[in-house]
Order: sequence, then structure tokens, then C-alpha cells
Amino acid sequence: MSEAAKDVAQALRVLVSKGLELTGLTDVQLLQLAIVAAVALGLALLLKDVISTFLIPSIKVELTDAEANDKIEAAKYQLGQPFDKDVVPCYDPSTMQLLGHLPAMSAAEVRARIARAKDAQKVWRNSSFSQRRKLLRILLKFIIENTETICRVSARDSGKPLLDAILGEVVVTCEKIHWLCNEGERYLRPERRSSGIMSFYKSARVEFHPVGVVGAIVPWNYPFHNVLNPLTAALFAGNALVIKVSEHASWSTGYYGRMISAALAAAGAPTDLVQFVTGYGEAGSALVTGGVDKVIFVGSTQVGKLVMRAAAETLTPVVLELGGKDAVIVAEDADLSQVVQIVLKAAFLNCGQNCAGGERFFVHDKIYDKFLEQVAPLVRNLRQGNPLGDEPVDCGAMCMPGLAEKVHGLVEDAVARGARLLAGGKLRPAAEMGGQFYPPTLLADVKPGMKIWEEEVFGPVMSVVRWQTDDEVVALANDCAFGLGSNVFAGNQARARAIASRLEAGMSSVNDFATTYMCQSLPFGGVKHSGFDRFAGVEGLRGLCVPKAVCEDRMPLLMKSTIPPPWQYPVQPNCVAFGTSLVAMFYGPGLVYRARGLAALLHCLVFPGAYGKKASGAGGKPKAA
Ligand SMILES: NC(=O)c1ccc[n+]([C@@H]2O[C@H](COP(=O)([O-])OP(=O)(O)OC[C@H]3O[C@@H](n4cnc5c(N)ncnc54)[C@H](O)[C@@H]3O)[C@@H](O)[C@H]2O)c1
Repeated sequence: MSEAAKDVAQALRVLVSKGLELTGLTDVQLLQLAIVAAVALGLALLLKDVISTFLIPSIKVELTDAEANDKIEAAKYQLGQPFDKDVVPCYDPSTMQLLGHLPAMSAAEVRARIARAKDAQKVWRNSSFSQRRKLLRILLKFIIENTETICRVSARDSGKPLLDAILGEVVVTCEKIHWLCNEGERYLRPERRSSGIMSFYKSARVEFHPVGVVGAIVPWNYPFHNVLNPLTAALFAGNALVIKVSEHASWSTGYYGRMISAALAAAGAPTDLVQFVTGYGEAGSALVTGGVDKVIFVGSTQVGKLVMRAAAETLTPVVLELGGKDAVIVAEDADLSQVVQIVLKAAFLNCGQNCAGGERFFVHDKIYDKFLEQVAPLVRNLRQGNPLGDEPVDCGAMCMPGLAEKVHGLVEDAVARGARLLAGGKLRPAAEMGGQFYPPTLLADVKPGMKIWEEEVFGPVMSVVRWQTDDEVVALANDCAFGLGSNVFAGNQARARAIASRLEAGMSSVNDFATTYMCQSLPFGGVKHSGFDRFAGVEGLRGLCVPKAVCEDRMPLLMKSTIPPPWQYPVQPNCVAFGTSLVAMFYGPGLVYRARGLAALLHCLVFPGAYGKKASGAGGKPKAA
């Protein structure tokens, strides 16, 4: 036991014996008392928790037939079927069943929605953090009570298996709400900063004011999380949100939108605070230029550039969360029994339709064959089909029409240029498969020069690359236009960390995959063609605010700013000498400079007449006597 620990133990002994002396209790009685007190405290905390949970209002959301029963038969949607350009047709990509139509909004409708959100935000910006937490807790309670329905609706809209919906739609959303409720206020409260040397008598702080109306434009891969992600942060920061959902996954916003309206009403928030925009690129473009105060764009690099160009017209700030092509590096000493199942999830969760999805798997030469031997049969045995059918499936459908064909083109090109196809890789038309599917595919010996080396796949393809030295794998991984996430597995964690630190990416997970997103305190975002600025985490939350710098007198009765006499208009001949001596006194490198500065300052004040008549102060030097 260390000396310090011995001292503490001795102090405790003295305290207990004094306590026994004072109360007249035996040590057994004291122990009993302590146990009773601990149990009472535990019960009180439990009761508080039960009461506060009970006090969170519950909301009810009526379901339409198609939302309540995903087995009902509906007319089939034919790809390429002509339709009115004023509507967005919604269909289930796993079955091609037509789910309905939503309006393709005009620019005028988008602007009207922004105006409604603006009015609502004028009220909401004054809401307290406890009211904002209440809103989030209402949503969280609803999500917990309706997890399966939320996942089924998402599965129908986007074709993902229920487990993938739980992981990618619900868990991350709950984690985010939990973080916002627990830590959000801490990062949005005014933050003290140092006031500097010359302003030592001031107090300085940053205040985080809501930007106003946030415009979010989101893709189709996670229809629930893509809405709740910007919504929870934007509203918690005191903003309103206008959100443009993807034309390829709009149907579920009916259910999610009713959930949000009910939660806003139950929290006493203005119900116009969240506005949905449905439609195509024109509607998204109208949102960018329609008067929102900040744009969060989540989508492809190509469209991200258009958004940035449009936002330049109105000088609207943008966050760009764009494509990714994440590297997963596996070193020769990695624990394959851990790695194999993780890399399968990295490649095939949500059928590979993840921005931060594993696309490039760099496996060390020494374990390359063993890795492929273990992974290949598992990929071949992945079951694919309708996630809401009678048989369980591991992989679902491709949400976006035409994506399966695009992915297949990349696979064919890689095979033609020497890649080995070890699983999948066969395109079967939607009519034959009953839905838009592309099989889980494994490609070995992928190399630079293949299209798949450069382009984002956004589909169920695991491309495996061989490497030998750490320098080589870093160079290979960085040979990429994208830089969103990155992942390194090695038995030696320090080596994994060292490799990760050299990767050009916005995020790195060491001995895990994309785990940074489960830490909602961390920022999410990329470098290079994966975009810029950050969403999520402290940085993302504060990014939804205007960071206003405020400075005021620390003790106004004792000291306040006044312009020193030499600097008052008309300025005095000693004004420059006064300035130079002040600079030396405050910022001089060491005591000698500072003392000289002080002496010069005193001279300046005591003998102002020594500085001539000119305001220039003759270079700060006293005139010759
Ligand atoms: N970095 C991230 O956080 C993240 C997350 C998910 C997806 N993504 C990326 O999204 C892409 C897939 O999604 P997608 O196919 O829906 O992307 P996309 O860029 O085609 O569309 C995204 C959204 O932008 C809208 N849009 C289209 N043209 C527009 C315009 N001119 N102005 C404004 N909005 C416009 C679309 O209607 C849609 O709502 C992939 O590249 C993927 O990596 C990135």
C-alpha cells in the first residue's frame, strides 16, 4: 500500500472511531445504518427515474394500412414507367410494390415552407434547454416503444433488413438523442475564454446563438436516421429545420413526419418548426437558395458541388457530407476471429449503401489467403431477398434504381482487368428477382487502374487488396479521392494507431469499424472529395449556431475602458511613444523588455513635453534636449 493510501486509511479509521464515539453506536450498528442509507438513496434515485420517465408525454401515431401491414399486396411499379413530373412515385425496392405518390414541390412551395419554419423559429429560439430535452425525450420514448414499426417502414421504403434498420436507423439515433440530452447543453452554454494581456480587466466569452432555419438535403440510404440526425441537433440548438428527403425514399416521411408533428405538439413547440420538402433536384436547389441560414447537404460529391455553387449566390454557409470509399486495413497480427465478422458488416450492412462503408479491404500478404478462405464461403452464403418476406435474409435490396447496374459495371471492369471474382458478381434484372437486387460480391487482387479503385461503389462489394509494409498500405489507402472514414486492425494496437494517424480521412477507428459514429460526442465528416466541415458531435452541434464573441468589463465599478490622454483626439505628440512603450510593456519577451517598456511609458506620461509637437511622436523617441 502506498504512503498516501495508508494516510487515507488512517484518516478514515479516525473518522469512524470519532463517529462511533459521538453517536454512541457500535461499529455493527454504524454499518447497518450505512447500508440502510445506501438502500434508501438507491430507492430514491430509482423512484425519481420512474417518475421522470412516467412524466415524459407519450404520443400516438395512427398508421395507414400500408404502414401497419407490410404484407398487403399492391400494384407493381415498373421501372421507367411514365409518371406525372409533379409527383414522386414511391415503391418498395424489394418487391416493386407501389406505395403511393408524394408531391414534387415547386420552388414557390419550398420557399413557403421556409417562411413557415422561419416564423416558428422566432418562438423556438427562446425555448429553454429543458423544453428542448423534453422534445427529444418524447421522441426517444416513441422510438423505444415503436422500434419495430419504424424499422419495418424504413425496410419497405429502402429495402434494408430489419437488423440493419435497428443498427443504422435506430441505435445511432438513440445514441445521438442520449448524447444531446446529457451533454448538449454543456456545449451550447456561453463558454468563457481568456481575455488577453492588454484586456486583462475584461471578461470574454463565446455565446452560441441558433443560426435560424437549417436546410438539410439528405439521401435515401437511411430514411429514418437521415431525418432524425439533422433534426435532433438543429432543434436542440434552437433552430427550425426544413428537410428535403430523397426522391428514392420519400414514402416513410409520412409516418416519420406524423411522429415529429405529434412530438412537437406534445412538447409545446411550434408545429411548423419542422418542414418536409419532397421532390427532385429542383426542390433541393430551391431549398439552398430559398433563404435558409445554413445548408447541410448529405449526398454525392457531384451534387455537393452544385449545392456549393448555388449557395455561393446567397453566401449561405454549407456543410458538405459527401461520398466515401473507406479503407479497412488488416495487419498480419490482427485477430481474424474478431475481424472477419466485423469486415463482413463493414461491407454488407445495408447492402453496402453506406457513406462510411468499408469498400477497400487491405489485407496483409501473410494472412491474405487465409483471410479470403474464411471470408469467401461466408459471403457466398449470405441470404438475400425481401427483408419483410417470410424467410430471414442477411442482405436486402438496392434502394436507388439503376444502382445495381452501376455496381455491376464496376465489378465487370475489375474482373476484366485481373481481379478474381470469389462470390456474387451476377446481375439479374429486377423483373426476374422481383426487386432491385445486387448479390454480395467478393473481389480479390483489386489494383490501381481498375475503375473500382477510384469510384465509390455504394453497393455490396468487398474489394480485397494485398500489401506488405506499413508505408505501402498507407500509400495505397491514401491513393483515393475520398477521405471519409478509415479503419485499422492489428494485434499491436500502437501500430494500428500509428497507421491510422497517417490516413487521409476525417475519422479513424482502431480495431473496430466506424465506431467513431457510435461516439456521438465526436464530429462526423471527411476530407478531400468526401466534403468538409463537420456534422454531429460538439463541432457539428456548435456548427448549427452563430458563435458570437462577447467581451465586457470584469469589474465595471473598478475599471472600465477609457482612451488614454495621449491617444485622445486631437492626439498628443507623445501618442506613438506611448503606444510603443505600452506594446513593449505588455508583450516584451522577458522582464528586461517589459521593465524598459514600463520605464518608457512612465517617461511619456511624466514628461509629455519631451516629445515635440508632431503627432508622429518622432518615431517614439523623446526630442533632443
Ligand atoms: N458523408 C455522409 O454523411 C453521407 C451519408 C449518406 C450518403 N452519402 C452519399 O450520398 C450518395 C448517395 O445518395 P444519393 O444518391 O441520394 O445522392 P445525391 O447527391 O444524388 O442526392 C442527395 C440529395 O440531393 C438532392 N439533389 C439532387 N440534385 C440537387 C441539386 N441540384 N440541388 C440540391 N439538391 C439536389 C436529391 O434529391 C437528394 O435528396 C453517396 O455518394 C453517399 O456516399 C454521404
